[in-house]
Amino acid sequence: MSSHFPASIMKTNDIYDTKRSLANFHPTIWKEHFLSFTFDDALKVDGGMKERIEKLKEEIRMMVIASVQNPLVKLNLVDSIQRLGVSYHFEDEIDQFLEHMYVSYNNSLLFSSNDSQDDDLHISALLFRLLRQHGYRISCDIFLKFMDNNGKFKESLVEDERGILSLYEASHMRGHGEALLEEALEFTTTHLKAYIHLYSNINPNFASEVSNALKLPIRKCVPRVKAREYFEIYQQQPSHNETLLTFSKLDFNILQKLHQKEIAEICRWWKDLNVSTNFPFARDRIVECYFWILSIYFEPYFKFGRKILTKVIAMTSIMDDIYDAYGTFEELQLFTLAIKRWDMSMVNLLPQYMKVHYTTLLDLFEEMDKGIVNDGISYRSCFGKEAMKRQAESYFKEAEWLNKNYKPKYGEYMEVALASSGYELLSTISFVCMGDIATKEVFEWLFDCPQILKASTTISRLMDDVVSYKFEKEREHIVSAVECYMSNHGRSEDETCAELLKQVEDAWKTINECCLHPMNVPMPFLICLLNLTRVMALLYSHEDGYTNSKGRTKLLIQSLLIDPLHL
Ligand SMILES: CC(C)=CCC/C(C)=C/CC/C(C)=C/COP(=O)(O)OP(=O)(O)O
Repeated sequence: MSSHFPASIMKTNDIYDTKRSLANFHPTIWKEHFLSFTFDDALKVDGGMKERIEKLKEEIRMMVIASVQNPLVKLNLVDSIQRLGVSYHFEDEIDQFLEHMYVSYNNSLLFSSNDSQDDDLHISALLFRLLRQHGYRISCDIFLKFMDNNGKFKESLVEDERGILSLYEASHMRGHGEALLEEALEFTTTHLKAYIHLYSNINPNFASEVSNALKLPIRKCVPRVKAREYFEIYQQQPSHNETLLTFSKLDFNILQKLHQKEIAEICRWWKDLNVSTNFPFARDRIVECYFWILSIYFEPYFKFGRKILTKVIAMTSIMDDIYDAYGTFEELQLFTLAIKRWDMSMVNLLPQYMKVHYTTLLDLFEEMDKGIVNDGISYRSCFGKEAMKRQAESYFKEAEWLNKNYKPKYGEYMEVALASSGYELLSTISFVCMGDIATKEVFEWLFDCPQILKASTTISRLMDDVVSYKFEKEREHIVSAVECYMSNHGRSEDETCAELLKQVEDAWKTINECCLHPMNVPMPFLICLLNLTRVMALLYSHEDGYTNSKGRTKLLIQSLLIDPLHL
């Protein structure tokens, strides 16, 4: 848990003559960029363009459903479709194909002993990864044929660079206790690092593919970001499919325009909120918030969800800055009470800056209710509000600790810090906006804190605390997982960070296991939780890329929301 306030925090007197902390967060880097976005007419989707896209799409669909003598060859096509970010157009076709592959594999119909593909590490690893990604419980014993009698991968595999890379990606699908996949991860990581040096001159395209994979494997990376990265790689591959490449580029650019329009609308709302005047102490990060939410769902049909969720995360970000530093303890008591009551008349109890926040928050939930009311389902809205109340309560608990100068034990800290991570709230609101597949049972399941949610919140909290601690240990800040763990277990900072990051790795295994059949809720909800986790892995791997968004985060945003792909 971090407040990003330096030791030299400025103390200021406001109208209540109260000492408050003001942060030195950098201002927004986007200013009015998205407000004044001019849409490039050259990218306009006219009737002719629509027809062309439909034709390309149909061609790809036919490729996916065409019967071929050896279905294993189709795996590469399906993988590319997914990695280029267009699989949402062919979901049924891909599902059917993979189900067929799973049944055939289990009936030993895919690999025969005299078939050269039996020894093809790339094909085996790809089959394994694609099936697990779709929830099939394919055993990791598929890789036994590539191991020697000592349980090690055969050294001769090192010559098969593509196979090694595929095995590396497959190993990230591992669950608890899958020693073979742990071994695969170690073996492939070592060799991939060596390939980067080996190939940087003779095959720079492959070297950069490897380097991207080592930074973030497919399983842990936000699909949209991976897609943007993969375009560069895929188009350089001599074997690439031109129809698929063109279709995917057009689709990317069309979605980018849609996203630009959405963000322009959200930025107008943010501008009206007048953050720099009403909340000068808070992070001004609306574009980063949209990027966060775009990573959860990017498809056109989640437009409403993106709008609401972006506003929710932005309001929560201001709330975090109020609870972490700016609000006095007495104000926080009132604010928490007001949120728990959820009643506009409570606004009179609050100081001016909280009044603005509170009314905007209640208005926002009304906007959400209006958007879902057509579905005639009110329970979703109740779960949404309940999640926001819990968020405020957990923030308040932390403020209480700070107020009493109380240092919780690691377990006690984590119980509250998992809730304050905001991921229970974000997952609830994202489900609220997913339409009527979000039944009451789905929310009951979510509110029962299922394993996958616990794993996702653990990853968020620990990644946040580990990176924030490294950068802020010299500064005044409230208690964090790192401090609690160090003092409870008598460990050094390095040992603690290593232990906490091991807990992060274990949580990923839990997520992988929870995404296998039989599932407690339909796959789209699990994907949503998976994507929420992926944003953390992306933004918080080396620093807090949300708060300090001038570096890599800016480039990521630019690549998804500003630069179109060249056709
Ligand atoms: C990183 C995280 C837990 C995100 C959850 C999603 C969420 C609600 C994001 C809004 C912005 C926010 C509070 C970021 C964390 O800041 P911080 O590092 O100051 O949060 P803290 O005070 O809870 O540690």
